Amino acid sequence: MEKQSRLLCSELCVQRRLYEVTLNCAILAWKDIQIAKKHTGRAIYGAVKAGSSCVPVCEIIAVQEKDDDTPCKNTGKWQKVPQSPADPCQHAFTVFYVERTRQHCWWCSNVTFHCSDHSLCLLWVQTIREQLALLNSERRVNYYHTFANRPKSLLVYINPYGGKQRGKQIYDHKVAPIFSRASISTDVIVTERANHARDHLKTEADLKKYDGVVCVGGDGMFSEIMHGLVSRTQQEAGVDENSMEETLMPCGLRIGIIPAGSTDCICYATVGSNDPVTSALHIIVGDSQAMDICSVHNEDRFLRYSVSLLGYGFYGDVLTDSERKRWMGPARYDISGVKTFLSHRYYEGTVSFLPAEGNLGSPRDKMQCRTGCSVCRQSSSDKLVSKNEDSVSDAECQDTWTVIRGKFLAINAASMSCACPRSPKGLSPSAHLADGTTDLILVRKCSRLDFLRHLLRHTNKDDQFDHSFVEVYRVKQFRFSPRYQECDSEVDLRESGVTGKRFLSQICREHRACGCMPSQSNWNCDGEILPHTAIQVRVHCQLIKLFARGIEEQQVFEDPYAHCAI
Ligand SMILES: CCCCCCCCCCCCC/C=C/[C@@H](O)[C@H](CO)NC(=O)CCCCCCCCCCCCCCC
Ligand SMILES: Nc1ncnc2c1ncn2[C@@H]1O[C@H](COP(=O)(O)OP(=O)(O)OP(=O)(O)O)[C@@H](O)[C@H]1O
Ligand SMILES: [Ca+2]
Repeated sequence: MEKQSRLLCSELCVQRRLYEVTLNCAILAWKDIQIAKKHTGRAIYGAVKAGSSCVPVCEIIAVQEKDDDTPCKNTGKWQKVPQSPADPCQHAFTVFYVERTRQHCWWCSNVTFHCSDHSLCLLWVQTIREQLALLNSERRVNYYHTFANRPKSLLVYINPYGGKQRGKQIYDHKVAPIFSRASISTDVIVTERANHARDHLKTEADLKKYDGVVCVGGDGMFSEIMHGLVSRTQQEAGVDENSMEETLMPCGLRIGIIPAGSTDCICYATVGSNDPVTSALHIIVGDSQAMDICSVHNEDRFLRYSVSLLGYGFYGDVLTDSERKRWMGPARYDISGVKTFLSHRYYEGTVSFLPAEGNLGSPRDKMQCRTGCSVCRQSSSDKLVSKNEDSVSDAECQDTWTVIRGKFLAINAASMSCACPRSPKGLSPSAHLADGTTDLILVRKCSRLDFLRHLLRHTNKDDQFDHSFVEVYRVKQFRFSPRYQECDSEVDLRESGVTGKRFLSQICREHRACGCMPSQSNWNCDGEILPHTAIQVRVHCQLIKLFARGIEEQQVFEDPYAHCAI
């Protein structure tokens, strides 16, 4: 006789093959899993037995009672548990929960429980709802990361033109249904022009009504929303964004990204995939992932914030050339990439930077920033400490600045790995999301063949820094000034939005002396072009938070929830 065990109402049994499980007066065969209620707290999890899985309450999306008259349709899946004499299907409830699939993707799975006793069925539904409500009432930290509250109301901005121009469809068909199932209320704004979202966030939006902001679009759209939120927060905190020395105020609201762009590298590096449903589920379960932000100034004038890539030279020229090809969608980058590669331009200038001290790891330590990253956690505790001590402002200890002059094919500052479909490991595979530093990659002038080798290594396992012409440093601040200072004609040309061919021919006309080799590239700041080339950059540690948890380790646990020490 199989060992039987009485199930308390707060225990739940779930079968992996999702066939209907019949609750026969709440007694289930022991060999199915038990999700034992641990005396340590709210999460309900248990040991995994072969052929079944368990679901922690923090990954249950919703529970819905099935109205009684729905026939217990034979779902074509075989019934494993023998039918009890009374019709076992009179009452039923369905549990919707997160199911992990390939490469960090999640999808919303569900299982229906049938029960002959109506009151028991109601008790289950009520108990599960109580457990879900408890998730928001207490601050819970598990082994990996601090859970935060589940959002109940969200402000959603949709960019209808980003990526393949499918933002609206993606949201309506894939995301909205899950949000409503999780009873999240949303205010949706479809943007009518560039910077519509940023301006609305900066001025009109009543942020007290919402638990978070959702960006449906690509990196550029995220950048808009991040600018709106950060500027609004500084404005309300009375912090002047133009002064580089001031410490910025962290933003309270979390940002969720529903990927609908061309590169989507921010979503890719914080969730591990660019799948809209996966991102929606991370928003619903209330994940929270801190992120560094770089502020970019030009002579005490604030220019922009950056979270992923600040690229001069190659990536700047790729972006400049691709701007005129927006109609091509994501492919524009590859076309411009080949064209820029073939023109093989280098730029002269001076880079100076303040190296990151302490045990913040190094860009070549092969360590990858994952969920619960120890380096990022260390930085957040250091941040608290330095806030208390009167930290010597970095600019004062001038002596530790390093200065490098030279001819560069590319100068890239990666504040995160910049992993994306084009480059699965990213520009700097060991960069951290929330360590308060950015990885400064200097690619000096070299042959086309060498540069091609360097680029190719972004797409395979080889170390793209292992070249004589490549140097990489982990820094907290850096500056760049081009050798040939831009004269005001260049500046006002740039500011009047003249870029590309016309810009260069204009310059060449005025500077007979120079060859037709342009002396200036543009800075690519998260996919937007900066109006100046001489810039000062400073990293602000963990200034914003995303509805994400970083990239989860892929290991297969014997017991997936043994580590959640609540
Ligand atoms: C031969 C294959 C070489 C493959 C090289 C792969 C390196 C790709 C590295 C991608 C780095 C993406 C950084 C993301 C920055 C985002 O914040 C930003 C906004 O979305 N995206 C871009 O600026 C958009 C930047 C997109 C840059 C695309 C560069 C494409 C390079 C193609 C070069 C081909 C050369 C081969 C010639 C025979
Ligand atoms: N309604 C709109 N009309 C025109 N442009 C818009 C609108 N809404 C947003 N934008 C702008 O479109 C730009 C690109 O949007 P988005 O980043 O979503 O797509 P993408 O550039 O193709 O993706 P990625 O940035 O990942 O490469 C953003 O900089 C954003 O400011
Ligand atoms: Ca970083």
